Amino acid sequence: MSMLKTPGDKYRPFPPINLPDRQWPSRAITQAPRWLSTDLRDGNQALIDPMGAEKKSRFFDLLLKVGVKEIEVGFPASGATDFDFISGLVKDGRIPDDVIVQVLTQSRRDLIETSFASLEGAHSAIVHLYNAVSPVWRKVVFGMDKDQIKAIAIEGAKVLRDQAAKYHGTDWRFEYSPETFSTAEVEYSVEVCAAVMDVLQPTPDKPIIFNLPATVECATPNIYADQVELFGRMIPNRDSVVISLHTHNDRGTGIAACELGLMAGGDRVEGCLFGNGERTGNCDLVTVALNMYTQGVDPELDFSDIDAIAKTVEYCNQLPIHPRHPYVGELVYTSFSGSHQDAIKKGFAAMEAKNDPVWEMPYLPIDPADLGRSYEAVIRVNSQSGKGGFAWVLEQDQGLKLPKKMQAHFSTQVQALADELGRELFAEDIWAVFQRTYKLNTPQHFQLIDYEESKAPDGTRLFAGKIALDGKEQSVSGRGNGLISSVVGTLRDAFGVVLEVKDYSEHAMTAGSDARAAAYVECVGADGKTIWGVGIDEDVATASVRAVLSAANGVA
Ligand SMILES: CC(=O)SCCNC(=O)CCNC(=O)[C@H](O)C(C)(C)COP(=O)(O)OP(=O)(O)OC[C@H]1O[C@@H](n2cnc3c(N)ncnc32)[C@H](O)[C@@H]1OP(=O)(O)O
Ligand SMILES: CC(C)C(=O)C(=O)O
Ligand SMILES: [Mg+2]
Repeated sequence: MSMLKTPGDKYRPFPPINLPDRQWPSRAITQAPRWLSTDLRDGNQALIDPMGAEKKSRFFDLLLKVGVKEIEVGFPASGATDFDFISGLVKDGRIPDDVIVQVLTQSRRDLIETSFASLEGAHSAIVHLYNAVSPVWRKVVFGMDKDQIKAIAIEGAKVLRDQAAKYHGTDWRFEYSPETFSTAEVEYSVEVCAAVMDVLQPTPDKPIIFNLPATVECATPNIYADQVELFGRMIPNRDSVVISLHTHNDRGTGIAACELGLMAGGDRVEGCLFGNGERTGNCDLVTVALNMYTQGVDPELDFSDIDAIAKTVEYCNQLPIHPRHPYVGELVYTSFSGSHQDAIKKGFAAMEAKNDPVWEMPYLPIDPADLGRSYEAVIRVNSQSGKGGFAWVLEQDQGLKLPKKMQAHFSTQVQALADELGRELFAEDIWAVFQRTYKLNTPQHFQLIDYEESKAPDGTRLFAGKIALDGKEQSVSGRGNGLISSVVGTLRDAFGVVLEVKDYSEHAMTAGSDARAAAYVECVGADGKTIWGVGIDEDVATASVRAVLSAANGVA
């Protein structure tokens, strides 16, 4: 079967929510929510090979390091792997005092009892109960009406209450998810949650968590926000309720839905690092947190070594992270295209020049350094690149800051090589073509061996030195108004090379006592053509002599 010409015959649009006085569109996210990682449960249940104890353990330690304070550690009734891992965390005292673990269970007595047993001895824990409430699940999965579905939730809540009384040494907290909330009638979800609340009797000091899952994302994110705002308005005893958001990404808008849900009154966010999870994944906690960070809001999670975090997550999940994944992908701080490179290079120069830390950087919404990424990969060069690209690479790699006009000259060489090779040009490719273009490789046609500069009584400069011509050393000298013109005079008088210097610049390449300098000369030869020369030396005057010889080598 192929795509239908009339998809409306098969698929129905999700109806809008009637909430004309919705408030969320005018709100902003101004503080971090409570974060719950469900990597070890919702993420884990979606893996090809679920994590064993070693991987779960590594992931748990990673989450502690990131600063996650609520961690869903598994589904104890799923089997021994989860049960033993969870009870091991408790028995081995691995749960810090400021961290609370959570477990998930269906609303079935035996599964709930197993869940409590796994947590025996914990100082505190959240037991998370769920059952699906939406029309399709009621009809297709359970074959039950609304009252029967509500009864499943009530029965489960009663078992939670009784088990909590049995294991009285633990500070038990409860979470209830009307699973498939986003495709259910909000009024009905509220009715079921209110019935659960009647059993569990939450208080403002000991609130219940109502987690509102977009189990399968079926609508635009504004609809989820409407549903969350409506739920928050209708649920009784709002001050005894924590509204938790749990979005999936079937339409690719799981993060957007979560963010709009926060604006609509969500207090807490459930998700996975880098968005692992069923089908297209859970809400990506890293992206939501860093989106906040780029708005100046402290997310209270630490992603300062994001590559190390990604490495552990990839190892545990045995799934790669896409190179264009927000904030973490290998390529997300890299620009290949000329106009982006130009803007970024100017952006970095402007940041260096100004006296405040406010990030004003074209094309980079976040400073990669904040996440432990280097600036090295910010600009990479291929056939789509421009002057800013190779100039950046030469500056980062060799410490050379080419004058603008020289960049234009060198650009044709780089472009030709990129077109010829049909691949990215690495720093060593660019350096090799630079050395070749400006005759920096030895042996050179004209090669400086040694020189001395002195001042004549009439104020002119005298250059006296040894220059090898194709390997044969010659003593030469010449006069001029300055060192450069005396070298130009020497070349003319000794070798018949005619050069007129149009422009000159120099800069220090590295700081410190072993600093080197680079000098650039723009010359015109006897035929009227422009020739550029480059000199690099520990001594800036010698660098300028080398630059003139480099131009002469370009003529020869
Ligand atoms: C949206 C989510 O992510 S929900 C979480 C999903 N995660 C998992 O399922 C991972 C762990 N699960 C498991 O290991 C297994 O499913 C177990 C061990 C929990 C249960 O396994 P089984 O007893 O073999 O049954 P299974 O999961 O297929 O359950 C199906 C039965 O439970 C019922 N059921 C499903 N969900 C629930 C629920 N939340 N509450 C009560 N009953 C439920 C179904 O209607 C079905 O009943 P039926 O047999 O009368 O038709
Ligand atoms: C169990 C619930 C919270 C869930 O994972 C979902 O509905 O996506
Ligand atoms: Mg889920």
